[in-house]
Amino acid sequence: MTLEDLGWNQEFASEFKPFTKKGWVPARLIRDNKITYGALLEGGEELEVVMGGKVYHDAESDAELPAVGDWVALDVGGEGEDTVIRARLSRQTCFSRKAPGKSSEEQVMAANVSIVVVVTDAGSDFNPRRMERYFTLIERSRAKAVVLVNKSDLFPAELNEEAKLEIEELSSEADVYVTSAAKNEGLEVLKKYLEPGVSITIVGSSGVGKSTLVNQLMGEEWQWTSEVNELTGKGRHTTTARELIVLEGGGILIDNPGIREVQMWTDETTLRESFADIEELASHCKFHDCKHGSDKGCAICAAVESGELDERRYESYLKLEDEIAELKRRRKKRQMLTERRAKRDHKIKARNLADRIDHEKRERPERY
Ligand SMILES: Nc1nc2c(ncn2[C@@H]2O[C@H](COP(=O)(O)OP(=O)(O)OP(=O)(O)O)[C@@H](O)[C@H]2O)c(=O)[nH]1
Ligand SMILES: [Zn+2]
Repeated sequence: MTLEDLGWNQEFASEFKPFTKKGWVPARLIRDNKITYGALLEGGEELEVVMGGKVYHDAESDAELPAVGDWVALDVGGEGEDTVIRARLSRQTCFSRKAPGKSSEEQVMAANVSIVVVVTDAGSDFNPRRMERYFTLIERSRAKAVVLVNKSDLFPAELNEEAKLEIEELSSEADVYVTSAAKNEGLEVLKKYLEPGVSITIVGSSGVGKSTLVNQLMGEEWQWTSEVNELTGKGRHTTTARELIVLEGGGILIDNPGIREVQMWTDETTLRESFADIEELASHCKFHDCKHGSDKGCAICAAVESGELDERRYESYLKLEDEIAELKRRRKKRQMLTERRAKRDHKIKARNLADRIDHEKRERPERY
């Protein structure tokens, strides 16, 4: 696996030049373990690496810290030593989410991704407002948006076509296609984007067909990889690096939990925005913790009674809060899992370090 296979190009190479003299090597980050990172090196070797102090201190916000997809300069440690990220190369694209107005809350989901594939369908997943939000994120990232109206086999051709047209009207930049991942129909259009060294990522609601699509894209290569693993027990880097997969026909697929979470986040913001008028009414309720049910002095109830606010929208608004609460519960749960995992990793690391020191003491007692 060459660096080019992993997405390395001219610009990265020239920015990296001064680091070569220091003996540092380029690597692409494929996993953020909170305390450590997973990095892929030339040849496909995977290393667990830590962030250097200077990189940490030079970052003015979280968004400037190394993230999945970044190219970094590694100071490879010797036996028993940490491998340290000494520098992060400039990002050519940056797929991130950001709370409106609060720049500090920007969170990078994937750096250096050229294409973001949004998967939806012409049925219950179809939601132009959510699609607009995806487009906003993708345009800001400087990546290209490609939309798949998937599960075409389940819907009449006219419905698929209508959905495609409606999405095309939302963005002049996006390319929109009708596909069936399950039946492997229409996917050949992706070939023209999947050039060697081009990184793509896939987003979309749960159940819309992302995994099915990934399996189709990986095709036989994936089978081959797992077979090799079973036989030799080697090539661990290929299976664990599920977050960055170099496709046989070209293209680099980047996938991780942070990217998958964009859908939930997109939904909350979109939901809130679509009820902005009602939120505004809520600010006039007598009690700040008004549940907008039978509460006294509820501005929303008053608006429904006067006919100013449509009753059905009112009802969806009440459900909105439940929906958002549910989104948050799910996000919280995921966060706890991630943190627990990070703590565990940290413990293992600390234990390894203790073992190492012990070992050193035994080997070279004169130093202690
Ligand atoms: N009929 C039909 N079913 C599909 C298609 N693509 C995916 N499916 C089915 O839809 C279900 C969900 O597909 P997945 O690929 O797991 O969806 P996902 O987007 O990865 O879902 P999450 O992992 O929850 O994010 C599976 O049962 C698939 O077989 C399609 O094009 N047509
Ligand atoms: Zn109220």
